[in-house]
Amino acid sequence: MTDARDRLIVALDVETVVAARALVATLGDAVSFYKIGMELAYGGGLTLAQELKDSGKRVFIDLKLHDIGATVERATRQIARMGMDFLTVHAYPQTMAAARAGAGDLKLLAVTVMTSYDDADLEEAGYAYGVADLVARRARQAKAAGLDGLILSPLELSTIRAAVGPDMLLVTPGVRPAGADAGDQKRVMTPAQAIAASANHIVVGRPITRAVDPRGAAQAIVGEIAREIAGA
Ligand SMILES: O=C(O)c1cc(=O)[nH]c(=O)n1[C@@H]1O[C@H](COP(=O)(O)O)[C@@H](O)[C@H]1O
Repeated sequence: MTDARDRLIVALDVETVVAARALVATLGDAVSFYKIGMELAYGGGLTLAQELKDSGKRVFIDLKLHDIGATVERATRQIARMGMDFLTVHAYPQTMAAARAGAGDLKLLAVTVMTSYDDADLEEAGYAYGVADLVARRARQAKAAGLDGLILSPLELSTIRAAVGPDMLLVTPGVRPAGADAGDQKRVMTPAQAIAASANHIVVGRPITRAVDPRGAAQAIVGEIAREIAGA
């Protein structure tokens, strides 16, 4: 089991590589694992991803791939060549099978249902399932497709852990320290609650990156995780 610091993944959701580098410097050894998503990737973030790896950090590439199989397989192979730790793909069976074929040792995480969605959002988007049922269905399909883990909200962790077993990585955004602004997240819990509910990693962005003291905010979350692990 990784230590408390390695359980926190900081979402580097900033516009430029310059801003991201400044944030990484501020966070220093308080953070060991970063996520580079679409905003930063489209601003040169994949170069930074390599820099972060070279400096000993772990890196999660969050591009949420979803396309025809051939394109997903080849795009996944490109990310695998970069030697990154995690990549997200949407939890559609064709997409997951194609990504698996291209991934090699790269760990693949299936995005189940966005943490900014609730049942009404799924209905509006044309789905016949509510959040709990769709996450469960996609979790089963991801496991069958040989994916390494799932992105899901903290609310589904306990049920899905029981369904998929101990080996799948459960990685959860939608995490907010007590009293923090939820923003556009609809399915949230605190860091301690998410860890108690069996998250391998929690993903936190704005509560750290937009904090007056980002390093202090990250240290407080790592401390909360450490206390939860020690008490468990
Ligand atoms: O795939 C993700 O990382 C992701 C999936 C999801 O369902 N919800 C979600 O918020 N995320 C990402 O997790 C991060 C959460 O950021 P904050 O809401 O600022 O903590 C963002 O980078 C999102 O893109």
